[in-house]
Amino acid sequence: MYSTVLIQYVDVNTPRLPRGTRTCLQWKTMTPFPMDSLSNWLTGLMIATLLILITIKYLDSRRWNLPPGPFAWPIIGNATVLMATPDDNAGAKRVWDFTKKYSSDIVSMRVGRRPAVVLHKIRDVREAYSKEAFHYRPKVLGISSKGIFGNNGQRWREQRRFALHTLRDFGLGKNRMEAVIQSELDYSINEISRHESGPFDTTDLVSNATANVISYLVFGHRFEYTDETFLEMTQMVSQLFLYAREVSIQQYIPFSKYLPLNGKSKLDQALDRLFNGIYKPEVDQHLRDYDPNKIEDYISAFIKEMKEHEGTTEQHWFTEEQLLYNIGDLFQTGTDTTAGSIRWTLLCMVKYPEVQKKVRAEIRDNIGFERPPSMADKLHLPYTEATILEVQRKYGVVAPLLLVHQTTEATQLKGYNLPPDTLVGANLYAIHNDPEHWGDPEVFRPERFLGDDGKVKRDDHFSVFSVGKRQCLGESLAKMELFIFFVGLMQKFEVRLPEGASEPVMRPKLNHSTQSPIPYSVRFVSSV
Ligand code: HEM
Repeated sequence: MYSTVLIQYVDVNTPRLPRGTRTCLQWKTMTPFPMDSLSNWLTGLMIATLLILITIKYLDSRRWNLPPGPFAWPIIGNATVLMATPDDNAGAKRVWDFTKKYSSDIVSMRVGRRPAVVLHKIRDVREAYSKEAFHYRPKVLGISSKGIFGNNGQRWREQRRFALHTLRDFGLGKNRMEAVIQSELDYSINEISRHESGPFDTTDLVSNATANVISYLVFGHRFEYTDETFLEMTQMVSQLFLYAREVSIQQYIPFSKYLPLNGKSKLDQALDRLFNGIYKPEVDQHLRDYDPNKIEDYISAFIKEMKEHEGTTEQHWFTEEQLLYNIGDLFQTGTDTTAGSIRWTLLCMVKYPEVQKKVRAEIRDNIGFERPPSMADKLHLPYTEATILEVQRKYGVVAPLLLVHQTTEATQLKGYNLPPDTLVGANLYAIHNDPEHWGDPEVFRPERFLGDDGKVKRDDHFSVFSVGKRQCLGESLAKMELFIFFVGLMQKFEVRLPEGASEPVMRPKLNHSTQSPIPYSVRFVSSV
């Protein structure tokens, strides 16, 4: 039927075409050359475009004088390397390899079309992160730009300063947080005792303990580990980074928004539940109970600032919205990071029993097994502290490539000219495993942090909390948690492999938000 109509159409219409007009058929059969010329023309256009792009890229790279680096694919750049699942530091190791290939400590890459440089020497990181132009935090990991972590400029400075003061006021100098951590340690010891001698996976227990330390700091109270709101909150906080990774990919890689990724909607749902369902009711309760003479947690300290700034003309961000975002950031940055490090200390004691023996002997001889540990004991436990440092060096880099900064303007580093908006990352994995500095980085050896006098020796390459103005805001709190938990658990238990279990796997895995040990079970054997 169709062919008949077509034939009729041709039959009927062809003769009516104006004289000199050629049908498509005629074009094809009579003049093959113009089609070839079209394809020649297109080929030429493509070659010319390619040459123009190469020239622009060449001139651009000449203008900016970027460090050497691997070929970057159109559209995605080197995103597959930089955003590789950081299990076992895979991305960080691959980027580190480029420093050998290109004989340069600074490697240039691209995330989508954005230039990125990765630094591998602590001296370069210190130099860069001390400069104002490198303080900016790009939109990474879908983290909100309204809290502390993702914030910038005057607003970030104000909020960071306030958070640091509040942390200091609530006990980093006054034993208050110490008491909170000791009581969380007690809860954990009781829980572990219930599973004593049997295999026990501490993943959830330690996460709950660290989340409760932040709860106490922020809300002024702890939760029972079985509390449903608490369990929902800790689970959602952990999941945020996973959803946010997808959002990040969509942010940097053109067209990826058409991929079937649903991180954005999951992220929005989780944030909505956390902010409106959990954080806001806490803030509302604090507003109702507010007493300027009873400032006992982060929220009440913040409300005090809000009240003091009410009606002032000076620019400030002490608002309820800002408070909610800050609460979100404190939970997100302060829970899984510390929990992962505490779990590494336990796993290392199973893997290196001779170190555990020395640690427990030092604790027994200097502070005993009866009273809870305090920060003042640090002075008397140098080997124990050196062990914690070695655990952090070898295993405690929480996100080796992803905690990036961004240049705000054209700037220079080590003779290179970097364009504005360059992503800048410190390869903390490489810095903590550099044989040039550590000699035998693959060996677990706490003694590397001890001086000839037997005291703890500071090492300026140790930088798991990063350096400069963006350095971890919770460093002192995290160190306190790590020390009190490690010493407290070593006092009460010897940690062993469960009967018949194979050697522990010491490979880090992206577990929720940060790299931490693969969930494992150990045996806690009571020593008192
Ligand atoms: C062992 C535990 C922890 C490790 C290894 C760690 C590591 C880090 C690192 C590497 C950064 C990025 C710094 C940079 O961009 O240069 C960071 C930032 C941050 N950390 Fe931690 N952290 C830990 C625990 C904590 C705790 C307990 C808190 C909360 C009290 C916290 C709050 C923050 C905040 C708010 C930032 C953003 C700082 C800013 O951008 O101004 N961290 N942390």
